[in-house]
Amino acid sequence: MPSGTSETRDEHRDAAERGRPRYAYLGPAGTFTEAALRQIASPDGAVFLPQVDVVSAIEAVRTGAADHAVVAIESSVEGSVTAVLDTLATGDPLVLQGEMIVPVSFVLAARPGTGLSAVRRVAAHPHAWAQCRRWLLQNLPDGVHVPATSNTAPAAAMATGERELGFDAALVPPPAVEAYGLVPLADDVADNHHAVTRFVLVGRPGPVPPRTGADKTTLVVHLPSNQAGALLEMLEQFAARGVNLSRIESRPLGDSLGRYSFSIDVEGHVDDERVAEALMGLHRVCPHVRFLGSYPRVDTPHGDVRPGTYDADFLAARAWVQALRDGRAH
Ligand SMILES: O=C(O)C(=O)C[C@]1(C(=O)O)C=C[C@@H](O)C=C1
Repeated sequence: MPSGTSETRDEHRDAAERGRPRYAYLGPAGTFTEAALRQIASPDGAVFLPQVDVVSAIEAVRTGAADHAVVAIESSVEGSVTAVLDTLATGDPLVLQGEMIVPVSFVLAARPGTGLSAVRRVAAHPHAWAQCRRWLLQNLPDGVHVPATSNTAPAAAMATGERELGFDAALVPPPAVEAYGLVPLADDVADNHHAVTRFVLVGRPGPVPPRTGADKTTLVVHLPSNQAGALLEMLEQFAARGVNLSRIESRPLGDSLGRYSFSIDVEGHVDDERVAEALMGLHRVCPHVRFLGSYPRVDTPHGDVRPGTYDADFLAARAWVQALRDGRAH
């Protein structure tokens, strides 16, 4: 086959990509998600696969179209990305393999020739809009939100020659202004200037990476229905073993009112005895526990390990019970 045909180019591309990890993420190029991805991979050594939404990014790992996904899971202003929590909680099992934090502030940008006074319709990802609500009220009181699928989708649309976009300006990540040939109308747009978004690296289940000493474990837990004290009993599994929770939130199960799934981050690794013991407790008292992985955390742990809950304490206690069983201790 003559070189230069699209089929040959595809073969070359496949060959070049073979062996390089493939990452699905929310695109197009220049999103905060891509900034998170660039903390762990570079386009020189990996294949970046931009997706239209976070669910498609996660599903690409399930179908095998990607090896990993990077998705936003939690904003310091807007809270959790519920589509991500729900997609991870059900369907074929996946695990979290890492986390990244990205500072988030926006530029209000438009096509060259647009002035701030001409702006009424502002395209923005719903999380971006929520993160800039006060700024918009003060600076564009008549502004109307045009929802966007990501923070760079409107920038990419403005970069095309399309005449009628359906919006006048967009909230975009700072690097997207130049990358998409836009002009800034207002810089550093944010209600909270310390806002950050936390992203997670998602992959298919495999051996859990060794503990680093500063790890996090993510779980999905269901409670027995209509049982007084079920929530307390679930929480006691952690408290009794000195396991600190860094996040807990409930998500409706969807099939009827009053049924919830709990999404939980705990400090520690499944190789830590106290975390393993808490997991065993959950397995005994909860009808459903999904392990979403143990992985290095990016911030420092909040809680100190409580005396009596170190690995050595659990191992000594277990050895003592064994000795009782063997008749070697009383
Ligand atoms: O559109 C992007 O740039 C994203 O990475 C998505 C996302 C999110 O889903 O929360 C990430 C960071 C900001 O908080 C706003 C939007």
